[in-house]
Amino acid sequence: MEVVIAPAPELARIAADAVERLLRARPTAVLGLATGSSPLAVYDELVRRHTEQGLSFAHARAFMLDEYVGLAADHPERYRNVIEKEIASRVDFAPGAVQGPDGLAQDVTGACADYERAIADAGGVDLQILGIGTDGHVAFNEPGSSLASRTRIKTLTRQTREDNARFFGGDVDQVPTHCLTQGLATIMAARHLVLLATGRGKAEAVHQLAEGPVSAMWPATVLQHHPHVTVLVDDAAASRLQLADYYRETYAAKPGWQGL
Ligand SMILES: N[C@@H]1[C@@H](O)[C@H](O)[C@@H](COP(=O)(O)O)O[C@@H]1O
Repeated sequence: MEVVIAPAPELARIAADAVERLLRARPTAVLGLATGSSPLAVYDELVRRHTEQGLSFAHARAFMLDEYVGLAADHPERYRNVIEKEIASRVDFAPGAVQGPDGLAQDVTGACADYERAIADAGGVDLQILGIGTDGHVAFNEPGSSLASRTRIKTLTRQTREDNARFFGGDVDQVPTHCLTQGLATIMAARHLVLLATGRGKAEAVHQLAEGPVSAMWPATVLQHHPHVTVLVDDAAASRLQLADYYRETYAAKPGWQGL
């Protein structure tokens, strides 16, 4: 696991560099897209490179991490609509190239299995962008999630619903109680994981992720078993890291050609 500590705007550039390097080398790459506020600056930077420098997504595909259950098709906080607004509609993905779990499916189990199959049929995710919840969840894999889980329905914790109430006018009762989410094993199958976290509120989760014991109580700790993880954090999110100085020195001495 590589931990990079830098100011937030630089983190977005570093993540965008990884996406750009991948797309230029393999235009048919499969991206994994996350919602939440953490990746927004990355999406803005990718849109800028698309507009100003011709970075193209025309032959790429993308899979979303998760979706609320039961939000109407036109609800602005439905993750499918959020991803459309924040990135998909702002670059040149082909129609149908961005997919997400179907939070309105009648057959939930079938929809989850279909989603797993769609990811596998696309050849798997090359680069997965991730955020992290204050309780250490990734996608919507809440504490207690099986480290071997696949796409399924989950119940959101009170903490996550309170954290996300800001997107629902501050009213926690408007936040859905259930979601469909890629499982931890689904996420672990992606070839490169790029996780972004900023702000002091994420400091404990980031410490557990990088330095805690692997445990379902902090689901993101499963990433310690992945061979290619990049954790991009600002000073505040890094404030509880025991090895922060080592991570800083390592990144400062890293040759530029190495990439992430
Ligand atoms: N399902 C999403 C996660 O994918 C995201 O990582 C997390 C953190 O969000 P933020 O980046 O807004 O802090 O929020 C939600 O729960």
